Amino acid sequence: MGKKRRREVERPTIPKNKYSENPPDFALLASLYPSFEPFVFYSRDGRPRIHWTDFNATRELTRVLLLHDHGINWWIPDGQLCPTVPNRSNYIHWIEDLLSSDIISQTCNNGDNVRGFDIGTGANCIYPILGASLLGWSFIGSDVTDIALEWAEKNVTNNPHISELIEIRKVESCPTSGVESDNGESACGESNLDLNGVEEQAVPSSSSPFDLSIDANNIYHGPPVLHGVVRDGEKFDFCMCNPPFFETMEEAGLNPKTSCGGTPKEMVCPGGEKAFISRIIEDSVALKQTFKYNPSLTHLLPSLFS
Ligand SMILES: C[S@@+](CC[C@H](N)C(=O)[O-])C[C@H]1O[C@@H](n2cnc3c(N)ncnc32)[C@H](O)[C@@H]1O
Repeated sequence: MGKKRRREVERPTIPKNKYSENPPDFALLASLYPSFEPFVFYSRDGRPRIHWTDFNATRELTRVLLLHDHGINWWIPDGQLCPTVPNRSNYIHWIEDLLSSDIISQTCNNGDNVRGFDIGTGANCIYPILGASLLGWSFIGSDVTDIALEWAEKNVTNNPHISELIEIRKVESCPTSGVESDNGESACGESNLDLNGVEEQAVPSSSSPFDLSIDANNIYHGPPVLHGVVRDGEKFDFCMCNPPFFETMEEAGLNPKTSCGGTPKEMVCPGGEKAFISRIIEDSVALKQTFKYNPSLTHLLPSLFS
């Protein structure tokens, strides 16, 4: 598959997404934003392009797109995971469609204000920013790393027009008020992961209530995900997640065709996304009425239920 074809495949598919029919116009953005201009070059067919392997180029594209299309002031430090705005917008519109469909029962009524929980919001805080900016949704964005929490907070406070809608919440490795799950485990009791993705001492956990086929190596042993992070009585229309995908950084193999950053702390958890999403499912069952809907990004949906 050639380069041109690959980028076409990546084009967002949800019609509400403004980029589905009108992908970002690099020439226009370069003419309007001098900081973006040096990253744009013209291929033989005369099309404006950027080098997707240049982190500075992809970060600057995200910065100017958020500014141009959303009036958002945004930045992330070198190497942090850099989101593509068109694709991340797709996820938000997909949830919008699901919430307004018959698939979701209208049981959790927060009035007009849709409230979401973004697990692992990252330094980029992209989903709360897009959800608040595009649709006026309010969000809790959680994360575990200091750098993510610091920059997510900056990306919120630098945008007073949406800052009231977004709260950034630190996930404590072991909250002092750890609640017990239905199976009697502390919400953090089994956590033995140092945040470099190194499992210090694997302690087998009990199996999932869904009887997911997860062997001992695929059980999530990290910090709390929902249970122990969501507070008593809180209600959300949905929770969402772009999980740490990979079991190791080698597996991540960072696509040589793009450079969107991503540190081990952002990308890796023992058991990979299967283990992480399984924990989200377990926590959601334990928290019962807290969430109306729990969509998560995954490319492993069949294996989750195999
Ligand atoms: C793949 S990144 C996603 C970042 C951002 N949401 C995005 O889509 O670009 C995964 C994030 O999950 C965070 N994370 C890992 N374990 C977590 C946990 N138990 N609770 C909350 N966040 C966690 C990581 O620090 C990282 O920022």
